[in-house]
Amino acid sequence: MNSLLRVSLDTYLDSFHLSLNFSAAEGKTTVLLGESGAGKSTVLRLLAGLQHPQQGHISLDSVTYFDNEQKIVVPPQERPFGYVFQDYILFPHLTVFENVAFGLRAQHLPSRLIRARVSEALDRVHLVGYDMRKPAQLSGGQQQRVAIARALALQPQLLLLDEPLSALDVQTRREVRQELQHILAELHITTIMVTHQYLEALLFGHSILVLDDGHIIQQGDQRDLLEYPRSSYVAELIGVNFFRGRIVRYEADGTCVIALQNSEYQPFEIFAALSEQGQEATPDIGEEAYVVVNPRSVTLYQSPPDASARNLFPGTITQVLRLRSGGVQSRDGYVRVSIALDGLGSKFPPLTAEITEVSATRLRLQQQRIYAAFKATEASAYT
Ligand SMILES: Nc1ncnc2c1ncn2[C@@H]1O[C@H](COP(=O)(O)OP(=O)(O)OP(=O)(O)O)[C@@H](O)[C@H]1O
Repeated sequence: MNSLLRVSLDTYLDSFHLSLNFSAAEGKTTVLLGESGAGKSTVLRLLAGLQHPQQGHISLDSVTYFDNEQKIVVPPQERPFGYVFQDYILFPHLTVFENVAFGLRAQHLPSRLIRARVSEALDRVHLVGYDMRKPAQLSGGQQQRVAIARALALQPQLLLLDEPLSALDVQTRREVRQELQHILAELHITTIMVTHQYLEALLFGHSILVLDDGHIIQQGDQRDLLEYPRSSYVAELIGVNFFRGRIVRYEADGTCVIALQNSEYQPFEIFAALSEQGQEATPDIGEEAYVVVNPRSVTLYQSPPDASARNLFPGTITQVLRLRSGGVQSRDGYVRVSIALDGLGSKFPPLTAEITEVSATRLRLQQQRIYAAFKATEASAYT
């Protein structure tokens, strides 16, 4: 069965322009990742049929639900899509059973069938035996699972999850994240999940679409995102330094030299090693290229070092932050230093270095002039 979701949307909401195409694989989770206002919820609303695009096409499993040229507009209640809203509000006065049965009652199904469907849905979200509880007697994670069961009871072919973890506190979020991963893995239902948390995108997304200002700026799997960010937005989420420029030459040892665009005075050149990114051929001179540098690969000096590092940039420290654990990697004992590099305009984010407390103490960091260096071999370039 070819159960591919195909989506093409082009529409204006006042001055906001949403324009994108994507397809989502059967039984997998496709994540829409983007910051607030990127257009993520709008995409879900357009898929669900709560709004219609000016132009576009939405089909699943060879059935078309929207196509402006063919004048097909299937109303929301006739789309086999389950929508779990951001705040998944449950009816507080109704039991879990009645909350899950709500959409089925609206379809006037016989009560025997309703009971069977509700039991099955509660089973799929591991909430057997909770039928008679009221939402107030459930944890945040359990309430969220009831909301998913409510969508599943309608036997959807597509599940739309809008920030499913956002209503939970940080501690609960961690536990529920795992639970939801298990549930989705067992469901094998084509799912579109919206989030602004990159960690969730990495955990849930078989495929991740990065949305910015109504457009997809990157599409790929976890590895693509982590190793080859293509926007400063993704690079910032991952916590790496990011440069975009054009290849201007290759050195005799193969080092790739990339000149940044729009720097205040040209040339601002970065020396980098071409990553192995499955490139069939060495990229041509003039091609657009991206460079990432891990903040821990950046070394700081109070005066120009004797050794001639090819990437050596003077700048001014703009921020010093002592890191604590709790992130993706252990950061205890590290200090994050932001440096505005000379010659790069204010449009460029500062270079970030992560150095040990010991080095920070030795350098007596404050708002001061500093030299930042990183090896060409620590700068990964890709096109
Ligand atoms: N009905 C509408 N009319 C006009 N503008 C709209 C409408 N709906 C959304 N927008 C605009 O579209 C843009 C995208 O909104 P959307 O809610 O889809 O973003 P989002 O990525 O889901 O953000 P969030 O994470 O904050 O929910 C915003 O600039 C918003 O103001």
